Amino acid sequence: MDEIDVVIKDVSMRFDTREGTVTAVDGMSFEIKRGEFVSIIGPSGCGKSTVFNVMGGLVGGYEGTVTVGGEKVSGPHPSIGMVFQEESTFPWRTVIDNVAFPLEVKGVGKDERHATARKFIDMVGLSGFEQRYPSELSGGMRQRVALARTLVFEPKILLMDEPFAALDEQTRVLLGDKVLKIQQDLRQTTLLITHNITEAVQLSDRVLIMTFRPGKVKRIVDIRLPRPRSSDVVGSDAFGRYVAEIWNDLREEASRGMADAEEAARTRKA
Ligand SMILES: Nc1ncnc2c1ncn2[C@@H]1O[C@H](COP(=O)(O)OP(=O)(O)OP(=O)(O)O)[C@@H](O)[C@H]1O
Repeated sequence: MDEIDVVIKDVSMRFDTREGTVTAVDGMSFEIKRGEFVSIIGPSGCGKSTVFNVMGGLVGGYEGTVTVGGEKVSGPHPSIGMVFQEESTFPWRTVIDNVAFPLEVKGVGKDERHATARKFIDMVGLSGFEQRYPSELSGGMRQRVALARTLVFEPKILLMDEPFAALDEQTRVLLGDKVLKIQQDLRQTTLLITHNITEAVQLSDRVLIMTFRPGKVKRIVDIRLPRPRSSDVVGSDAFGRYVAEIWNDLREEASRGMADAEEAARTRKA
């Protein structure tokens, strides 16, 4: 798994706002190896979603380069699948027709696309719910439908922007088991954006900690917990040590973020 799959080199992104130019991301460089699971963690507003959007080819106007399998990303890339924070299921379609949608667009016949969709529905633990509509499911189940719909494409690289942010902690940890199993079965190169240290340590091979604005790489921590992993690992001493180590770095950045927000509120009031 030492082959490099994704290279982010000197990426900077600035936005012009009424208050002036905001440097959201400043000279970020990192690499993701083939089959590796990397999480990016950082305080609110540090530029995580900006990195996600740049990598997914959803925004232009940045400096630096993003390459996937040696190819420069300059728009949505066929090797990249994305799962978003906001719910993105189609409410008028059943689970199976949500998951099969990308295959339908490709012109795959109904029997074949339903058979493939069933495989991924099973993988995310939703067998038996194929004929339900999203409104009949919990938030966590709907996010799993969105994940299955991205996986059905069989993207080589999976980008996820806080897909489980709205869920309670227990559900999130248990869903982590599904993600770990999927990662083990498909060996996709995966990047997860998250606020949550537990989630980052539970799932990742490496955790990249970002600084508060402008977003840079503060540190990358190797998570040397054995694989295959399950949520059992969350109770181990080694897990606790990683969480404490990452929190130590993150606390500094989160405090800067908080001070910045308070200062902005004061300025607005004055
Ligand atoms: N389209 C935009 N126009 C202007 N400023 C933007 C835009 N997108 C992001 N920003 C600014 O860039 C900075 C980084 O934003 P970004 O959404 O990437 O952070 P984040 O770490 O994902 O935040 P959160 O964790 O709260 O989602 C913020 O200061 C934000 O206000």
